[in-house]
Amino acid sequence: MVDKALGGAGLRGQVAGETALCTVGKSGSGLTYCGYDISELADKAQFEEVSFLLSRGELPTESELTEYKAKLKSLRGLPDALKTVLENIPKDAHPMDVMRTGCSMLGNLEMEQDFSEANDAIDRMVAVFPSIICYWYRFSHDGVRIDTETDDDSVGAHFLRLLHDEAPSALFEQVMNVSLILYAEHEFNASTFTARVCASTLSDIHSCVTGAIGSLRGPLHGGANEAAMDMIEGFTSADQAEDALMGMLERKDKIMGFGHAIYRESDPRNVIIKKWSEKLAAEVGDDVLYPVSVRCEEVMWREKKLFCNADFFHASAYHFMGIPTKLFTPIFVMSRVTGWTAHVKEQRANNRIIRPSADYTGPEARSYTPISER
Ligand SMILES: CC(=O)SCCNC(=O)CCNC(=O)[C@H](O)C(C)(C)COP(=O)(O)OP(=O)(O)OC[C@H]1O[C@@H](n2cnc3c(N)ncnc32)[C@H](O)[C@@H]1OP(=O)(O)O
Ligand SMILES: O=C([O-])CC(=O)C(=O)O
Repeated sequence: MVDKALGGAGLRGQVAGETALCTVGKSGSGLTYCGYDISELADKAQFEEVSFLLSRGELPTESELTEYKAKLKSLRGLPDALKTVLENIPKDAHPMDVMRTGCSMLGNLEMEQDFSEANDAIDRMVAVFPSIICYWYRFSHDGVRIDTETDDDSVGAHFLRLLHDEAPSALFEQVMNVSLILYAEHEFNASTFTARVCASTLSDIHSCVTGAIGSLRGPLHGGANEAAMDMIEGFTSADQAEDALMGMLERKDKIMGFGHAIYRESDPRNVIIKKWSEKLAAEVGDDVLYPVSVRCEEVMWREKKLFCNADFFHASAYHFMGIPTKLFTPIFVMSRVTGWTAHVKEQRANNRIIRPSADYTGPEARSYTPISER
């Protein structure tokens, strides 16, 4: 029997391995990457520093960062065969499926030859994922073949320029930077665990990331930022949002962007992205979506003691930056690829194939009935 008292269902509360990369909810709400507190990273760091930290184990020096960013810039181009694949994916495809296919195709074209060179494959994915999603999006929606080899200084600016065909404002670039930092790593969440299980078979890094993208796609995980947007977009005012939410709670609907498997008091990423969402609302002159979001947060806490997770205020923040809702979760991929791949390397460094057991609940042993007698 799965022991629910021990948190057995969904493996909740069970330690499934070790990591030196991240702590989640150690004091009910905290989050650290390699020992650094998320608030400090979001306040002071560039996403590229965090990406370097996760792949190399330490923050870069100034010259290391310059070199690393130059390397990422040089890796933004798409091979022709990958462009052809992207051009053949329909406009109404789910962008997470585009990411999954794009990553998988990259693995065909640039197969990881040797585990000791994993960082080259990782840097390539960090650099090229914005190119993959934007190339497909702009080709299928606007009919243009964009040049993805831009000179932008950051991953966030690269993404926004490809999407909007112009350099982002300093504020938008800053919010993208913070967002990418917040989403980069989160211990043994479902998609990272997927990547580690795949890595434990000694599979290649593109297979690990392709599987992880599939896990992140679901609305109980990364897909919640899009689902939250769909919900708040339907509300016309804070009061109407409250009425609608009360009805949803009465019907026992799941409210996307709330709750967490590990945090019990709050998600430390929420207070950070909420602040930026508020700034963006002022910048774009919003007087509906942000107040609606705040009211949802108040109602959910008052009624259910459920708090916003990282996804909830990301929805309004991304919307204010003119990002189409269906591209929200691919941004999560552009960031989390750094965490996934750090875990792949960690798994490989101390590997045993991950293979738990199951309690059998099926029929007793019985003999085979020939098909003519069934
Ligand atoms: C970046 C991320 O991936 S963050 C997570 C993004 N996902 C979402 O926002 C989806 C909405 N949230 C959820 O579905 C859940 O809170 C999860 C999947 C994140 C965590 O699931 P669990 O660990 O099973 O949640 P937990 O054990 O805390 O649930 C306790 C109770 O609160 C309820 N609950 C939890 N979250 C919600 C919610 N968002 N809306 C309504 N009820 C909820 C559960 O149904 C459960 O009720 P029950 O005891 O009557 O069954
Ligand atoms: O940790 C989790 O279960 C989900 C989450 O917040 C994340 O992956 O960022």
